[in-house]
Amino acid sequence: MTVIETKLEGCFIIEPKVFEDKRGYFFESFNEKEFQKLTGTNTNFLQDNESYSIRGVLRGLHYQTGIHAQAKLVRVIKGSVLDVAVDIRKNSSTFGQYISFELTEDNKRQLFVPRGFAHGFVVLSDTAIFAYKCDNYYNKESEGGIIYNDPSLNIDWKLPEESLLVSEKDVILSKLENAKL
Ligand SMILES: Cc1cn([C@H]2C[C@H](O)[C@@H](COP(=O)(O)OP(=O)(O)O[C@H]3O[C@@H](C)C(=O)[C@@H](O)[C@H]3O)O2)c(=O)[nH]c1=O
Repeated sequence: MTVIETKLEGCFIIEPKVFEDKRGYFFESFNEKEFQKLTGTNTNFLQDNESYSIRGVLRGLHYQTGIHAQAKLVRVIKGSVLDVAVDIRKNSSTFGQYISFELTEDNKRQLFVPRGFAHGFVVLSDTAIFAYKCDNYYNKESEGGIIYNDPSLNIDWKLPEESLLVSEKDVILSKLENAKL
């Protein structure tokens, strides 16, 4: 596996080593020892999640607060998404900046999003299966979020606004300036 640093400290792109042969392919989607050695993190993943969405579905931008904060290791099993992480660490020199990467079933790239970030994605393919590991359990009471079209973030979601499908919960999220970790 290869680890590529991003412009936001603590966020990494991970490229697994894929073995292809006439049967198909094989890759290690997670190897704790390698992951910890190459990223220099001590992340202990506790929960795995999977979601299925159709084109234009935008989930995010989400985080959990306080002791329930989560780091996530995200990837796409089927289809393609634009994945976004926003630095909401108040003491960070890159506070309010975001990164976005296309994660697809073909490139098999993963994004590691540390605690202190809001995370979201939009589906670019007809359908997508999205999978991720979290280092803390889901806690409904600690859910926080930032509205996907916050003008101060000005995220380019790559799809026309009118084609986006956003949940009732996400469409009423507030702005970055109200984010509380
Ligand atoms: C995230 C989550 C949701 N749920 C439940 C709550 C709800 O009834 C249903 C759907 O939840 P949501 O609408 O919040 O699902 P979704 O919008 O897919 O939420 C996810 O979005 C992406 C961008 C993330 O970064 C994730 O951490 C998570 O927040 O699933 C769990 O039981 N466990 C979980 O870990």
